[in-house]
Amino acid sequence: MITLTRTGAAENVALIALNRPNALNALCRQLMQELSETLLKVEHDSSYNVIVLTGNEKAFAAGADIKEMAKLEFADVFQNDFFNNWDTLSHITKPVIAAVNGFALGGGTELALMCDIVYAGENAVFGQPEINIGTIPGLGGTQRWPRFTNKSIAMEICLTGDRLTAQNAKEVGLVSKIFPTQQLVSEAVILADKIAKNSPLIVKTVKNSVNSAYETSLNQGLQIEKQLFQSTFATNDRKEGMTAFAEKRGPKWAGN
Ligand SMILES: CCCCCCC/C=C/C(=O)SCCNC(=O)CCNC(=O)[C@H](O)C(C)(C)COP(=O)(O)OP(=O)(O)OC[C@H]1O[C@@H](n2cnc3c(N)ncnc32)[C@H](O)[C@@H]1OP(=O)(O)O
Repeated sequence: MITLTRTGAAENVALIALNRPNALNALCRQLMQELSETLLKVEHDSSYNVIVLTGNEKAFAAGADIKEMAKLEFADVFQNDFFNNWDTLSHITKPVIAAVNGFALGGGTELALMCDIVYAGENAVFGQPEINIGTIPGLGGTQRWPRFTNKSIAMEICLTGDRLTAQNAKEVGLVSKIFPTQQLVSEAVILADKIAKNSPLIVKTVKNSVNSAYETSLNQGLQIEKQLFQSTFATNDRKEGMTAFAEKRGPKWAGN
């Protein structure tokens, strides 16, 4: 239910595609288990620098599998931890770019919210329709939307289940760029290549620092940024980057 393809100019981009087309990539247990395993494999393989997460042209993911969830009782989801591993994506330290075409509803939107950068195809449709089926977002929607946008918009999205077009999603701050559907994945790979040209060590540090803005006060965040900035001076890649600039040549990253 997941495909992993090595791509990019330097073959260091992992293109991970959700591949359950008959159910519009609905997030069932098996798909999420395979996604989690694939993400961890890429995370621990130093030959990959950046991840692009996509679906197909009709659907990124139409949400958690409603037919699978319909059978569950409270004990299944609470005691048996049915959704164990579903948030692996939010713990990945390499940059993750979502390339979203088609439906990204419920858990599909929440996967996009976990990514670092979201590119959308012109036909992308986002939304949190959980309220329409008697539940609430459970993969971070009620927590991440208010951090991406404002309370009024977050409430409207989660309380109505209304859909957002790619343009709406860009206006509320979820999506950074919109592309024609068929161009989307290659544009995401171009972006991944640009990021992958930098030192993986420093890229990881930037991601860590930006993400801390979502967890801390401004003063705490500035303190974290200062410490991380100082820590780059303990790396060979920082020395190499600055020396290469002064010597008017491209840097050669050692990754330490
Ligand atoms: C601690 C961790 C907790 C994790 C909790 C996660 C919380 C997340 C909750 C959710 O995501 S709830 C689900 C939210 N999503 C939806 O409500 C969307 C449901 N789908 C639709 O409304 C429609 O399918 C569509 C997306 C508008 C597309 O409509 P269209 O008419 O184009 O196609 P369909 O014929 O409806 O679909 C084709 C095929 O796919 C199946 N399918 C679609 N979505 C789902 C789904 N979410 N779950 C299961 N199956 C889905 C659909 O049933 C069709 O299959 P068949 O009937 O043809 O076999």
